[in-house]
Amino acid sequence: MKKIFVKDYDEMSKKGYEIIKEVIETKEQPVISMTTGGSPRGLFKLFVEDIKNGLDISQTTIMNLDEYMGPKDAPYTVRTFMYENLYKLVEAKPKNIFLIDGEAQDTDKEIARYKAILDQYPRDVQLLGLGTNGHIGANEPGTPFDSTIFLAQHDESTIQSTMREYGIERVDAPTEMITLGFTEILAAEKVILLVSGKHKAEAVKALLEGEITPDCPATALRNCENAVVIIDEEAASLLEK
Ligand SMILES: O=P(O)(O)OC[C@H]1O[C@](O)(CO)[C@@H](O)[C@@H]1O
Repeated sequence: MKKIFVKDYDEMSKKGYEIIKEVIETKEQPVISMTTGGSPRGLFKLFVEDIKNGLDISQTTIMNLDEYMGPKDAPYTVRTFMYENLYKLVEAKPKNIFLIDGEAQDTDKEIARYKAILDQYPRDVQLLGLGTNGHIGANEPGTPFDSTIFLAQHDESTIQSTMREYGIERVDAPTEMITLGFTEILAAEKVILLVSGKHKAEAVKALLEGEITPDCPATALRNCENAVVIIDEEAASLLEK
């Protein structure tokens, strides 16, 4: 895993976006799998600006890493995030948009449907954020490193993070997600992990200095040549100098 240390959130967003932009500009049929949450918001802003300024996404496939189970249009869903932070803001249309259906009644069927899409569209980039408990996607602590797309139950700390991020009550907070497993995440040609802020410092320490273990899911990336973690100063503040 390559490590890039940056000053702050803005620099992290810029560095992460540069990698995605290069892929979009150089690949004939780029496939980008996005994440949502606070970490990638700045990167999405840069992406939107560039599309408005003429970046061609007509051959790009954009898909997502995971989706909360519940009403599609709830404020916290991946679908809502993608429309609010990208699809509604630009006129240009990507070649394909793929999203997991969080309203699916038959989750096995939905998993099979999305798995077929994953098989057909190998990812050039997988973007990730880091949970305060070290999760990536909804691969929470304890998930085996050979996981494949599955219906995951959130840890309480993840539920609390979602409540804070979207200002919702416990009763309205989603508790389950369909998520890509480590297998599909690591199959991407490039895996980019964005990490910013003091609240991520413990997780960064475990990621870079702790044991490689499912107890800290992101450590699955540590021996991967295709992974890059972009860390700002606050998130790096607990690392041994
Ligand atoms: O980017 P944030 O909001 O800090 O969240 C980190 C991770 O936790 C989640 O918000 C919830 O699991 C993920 O979407 C994200 O990758």
